[in-house]
Amino acid sequence: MTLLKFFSDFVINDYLSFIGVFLTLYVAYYYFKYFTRVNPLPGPFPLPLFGNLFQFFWYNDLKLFFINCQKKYGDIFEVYLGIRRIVLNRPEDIEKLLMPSTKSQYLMRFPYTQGLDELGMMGKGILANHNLKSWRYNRQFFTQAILAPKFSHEAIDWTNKLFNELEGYWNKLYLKEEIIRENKNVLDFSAWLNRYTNDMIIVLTTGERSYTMAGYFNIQGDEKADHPLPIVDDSEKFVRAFRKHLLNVAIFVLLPPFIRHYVPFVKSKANDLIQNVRSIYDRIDTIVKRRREEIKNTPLDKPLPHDMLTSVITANTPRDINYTKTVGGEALERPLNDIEIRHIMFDAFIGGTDTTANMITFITYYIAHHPDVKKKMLEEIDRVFQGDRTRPITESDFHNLKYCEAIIKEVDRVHPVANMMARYSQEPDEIAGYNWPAGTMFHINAVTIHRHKDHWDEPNKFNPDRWMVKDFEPYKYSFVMFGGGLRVCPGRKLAMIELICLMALLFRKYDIDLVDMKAPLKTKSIGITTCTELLVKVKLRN
Ligand code: HEM
Repeated sequence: MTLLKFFSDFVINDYLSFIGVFLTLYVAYYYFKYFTRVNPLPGPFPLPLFGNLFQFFWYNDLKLFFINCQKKYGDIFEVYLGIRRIVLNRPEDIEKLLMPSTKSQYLMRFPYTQGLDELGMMGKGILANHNLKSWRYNRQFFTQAILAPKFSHEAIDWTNKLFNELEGYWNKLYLKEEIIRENKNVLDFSAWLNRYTNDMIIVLTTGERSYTMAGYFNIQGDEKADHPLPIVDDSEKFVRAFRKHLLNVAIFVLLPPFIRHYVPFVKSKANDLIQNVRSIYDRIDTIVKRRREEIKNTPLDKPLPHDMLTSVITANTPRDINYTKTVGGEALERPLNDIEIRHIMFDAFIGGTDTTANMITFITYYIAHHPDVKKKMLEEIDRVFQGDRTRPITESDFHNLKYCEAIIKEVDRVHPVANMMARYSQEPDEIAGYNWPAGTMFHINAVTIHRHKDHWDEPNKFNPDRWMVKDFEPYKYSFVMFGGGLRVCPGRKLAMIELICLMALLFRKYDIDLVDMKAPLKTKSIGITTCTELLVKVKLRN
């Protein structure tokens, strides 16, 4: 009442003075906190409320922003994006963060983040889960499903089937003689491979087909794919919703809630993204329900499919052949519920699409720029397949393609797809020679770590042969393609299967040349680096 009376006597000038005093106090408080912070490190100077957002927007790319900060400020610096972030660029400094121990205090990737909660992601699934009990539980089932040998067989099987489908589209669009003669055999490799990995991860995780390659084919020319249009459109809608989520989720991590809730343009965008993610959840929920029904209607003595969804639904039920009694000493007697399953599926889609699609795109770019590497790779592929360019690839081929594996590692070393990883400390600790309180946010800058001069000979040289030297093993923390510790990527085996098999299937049969050899690789990066376009020309190999 008294407060109301106080404001009711205000005229416009009083309001302005009030706002002025409030802002001055806020700015004074902000800089008091800034100048009295623990371990002041070099880094770009932050602004109240926005932190270093303006410097970040200047580059509009996290990888470039961090590379430039490292050049300017050295191997350890700080940035303010949402919160204070300590960025580590020396392999030795990340050792404790990635130590594989259940006692590690670096099991959290993020603290509670209001933005991710608004998206319904906090405390759920695997990737962004800060609730360690629930993360362990989910991860256990995820790993069990994805590392099962039958799952790997399925992965190789589907790589072959979906590659045949991809070839069918390419044959019609780009490989006809007259098209090649007229130089029209040009395609966006990154867009096609993104659709491929998307269809792959969906069928492997849900056991249901998605038709995003068909959707892309349908918009390339007049001819339509054989699959019914409504199913294709449905897949398209789903993949577009996912893309939208991935491209914009940073708004919920890097922007302070105030900006998201009150700045008009940002607010409507944030609301739209929340609706978008809910539509994805609805879609996954429908798939989960359908599968539950199918499993219920399958007699106990009949085998079930080997996709991840079936595994996580049946885990800890009488249908589970690997019944797990404990995880970390805690009894596990209940099966996963629908929300847990939804987020496990969601994380598999997030983890398994863009990473693999971009990796194969970067590989293609690097191979095109290194004819000596291409020659050796083709020699290996031809040796393994004995010149047969059509038979399906097998698990034993996969194990014999060692030079292809070396190329993958070297491409990731010089151009990591996961350019940045995060860890949030739960206890005070010494890192990089400083004592930090609990609740410090660390970032591992894979881009600079992978080229650190103390650990790599000729770090800027693209040289897959370094991986072929007998007994070569890099210093553990100087190569973090899949991260490390207990939060290491659980999809790494699947990723290598997909990448090696795809390289073999693509390059044993096709010449894939860049349209513009002088153009740099077009990328954009936040936590992962994505290729925005890679135009290539395809034709059958001679
Ligand atoms: C080339 C392909 C891939 C790369 C480079 C990659 C890289 C990574 C990296 C660097 C991390 C963070 C690890 C850490 O913080 O220590 C990660 C986590 C994760 N990845 Fe992958 N990944 C790939 C493919 C996949 C695939 C195919 C899947 C699943 C289908 C997957 C699922 C996940 C999940 C669920 C996590 C979170 C793990 C956790 O928080 O416990 N990834 N990945």
